[in-house]
Amino acid sequence: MTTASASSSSLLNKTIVFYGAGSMAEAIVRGIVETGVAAPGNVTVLNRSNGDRLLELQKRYGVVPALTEEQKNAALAESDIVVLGMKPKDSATALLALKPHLRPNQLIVSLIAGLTIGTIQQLLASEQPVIRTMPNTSSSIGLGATGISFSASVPEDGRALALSMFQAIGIAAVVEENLLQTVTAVSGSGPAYIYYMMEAMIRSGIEQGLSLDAASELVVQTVRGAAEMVRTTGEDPAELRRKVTSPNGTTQAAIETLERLGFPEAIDKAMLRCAERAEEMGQAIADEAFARK
Ligand SMILES: NC(=O)C1=CN([C@@H]2O[C@H](COP(=O)(O)OP(=O)(O)OC[C@H]3O[C@@H](n4cnc5c(N)ncnc54)[C@H](O)[C@@H]3O)[C@@H](O)[C@H]2O)C=CC1
Ligand SMILES: O=C(O)[C@@H]1CCC=N1
Repeated sequence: MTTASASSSSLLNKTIVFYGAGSMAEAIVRGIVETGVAAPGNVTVLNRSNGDRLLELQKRYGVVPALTEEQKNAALAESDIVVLGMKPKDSATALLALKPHLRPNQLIVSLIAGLTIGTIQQLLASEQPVIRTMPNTSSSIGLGATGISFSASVPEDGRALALSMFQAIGIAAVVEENLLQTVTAVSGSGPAYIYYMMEAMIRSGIEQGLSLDAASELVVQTVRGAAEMVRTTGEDPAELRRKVTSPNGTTQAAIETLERLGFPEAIDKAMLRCAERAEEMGQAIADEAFARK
């Protein structure tokens, strides 16, 4: 596994279409436009039906909305890179609709949880170069964590382009495709676990008497500080935890309570279930692809 955070300007000359312009697509659009890695005039966004949403994205980032069927089909046929940003349940239909417009050397970048490179190629009936990724929404502020796998048909410069896209908005780890379910469990869905914990901490702070503002500010700064401590000191989280935990003190009392209530097991089970769910979702699309052959 390799990680990096350098950026490259080679995406600047490329045209990119976001096929499905929801929250994950917006996180990436914002990241690549605001870092200047992609030229907004080269980025087209399209949706199944919500034109207002596309106009909003145009206003926010200067990207190009494809509003009519002609504009959508032209963007899909002409763009160097097609980013699949629809929900898994919509992906088989969307890929079958894309198939007649594609040229052999267009790069497909999938953001879709569970959907395998094999199923994408099966639905497109071609060895199209496919970059399967698992990003996260922190990409919108340049702090994304993305797992990436390539089909054998992705050329060297296609790999470099995809890496430059995701490295511009955070870090990117190249992994074997079968590990992308695990990346989903770690970093794709991961922000939600942290938000969930923050919600619980804020709630408890309020129940113990803090105002909403004070509880929120203290929790946000605590999470931010803890992540930065791990990142900047290079110390193991377990070691940093030990430094907070005085013998027989307050932290020990809290951690013992979390352990007694099964916190580590709950995280482990949640992450296993997350990876399993990604697998199930991928299988459902594969079954649909098989049925629609
Ligand atoms: N939201 C997240 O944190 C993450 C999401 N993902 C993946 O990103 C994908 C998108 O997720 P979200 O952005 O959260 O969903 P979303 O619901 O916000 O956006 C999906 C968009 O796709 C559009 N769409 C659906 N079918 C279409 C079609 N046939 N043609 C054109 N557009 C179509 C919808 O109109 C919608 O705007 C999913 O496959 C998800 O697995 C991956 C990592 C993280
Ligand atoms: O919940 C989901 O299915 C998507 C994939 C990873 C994060 N959100």
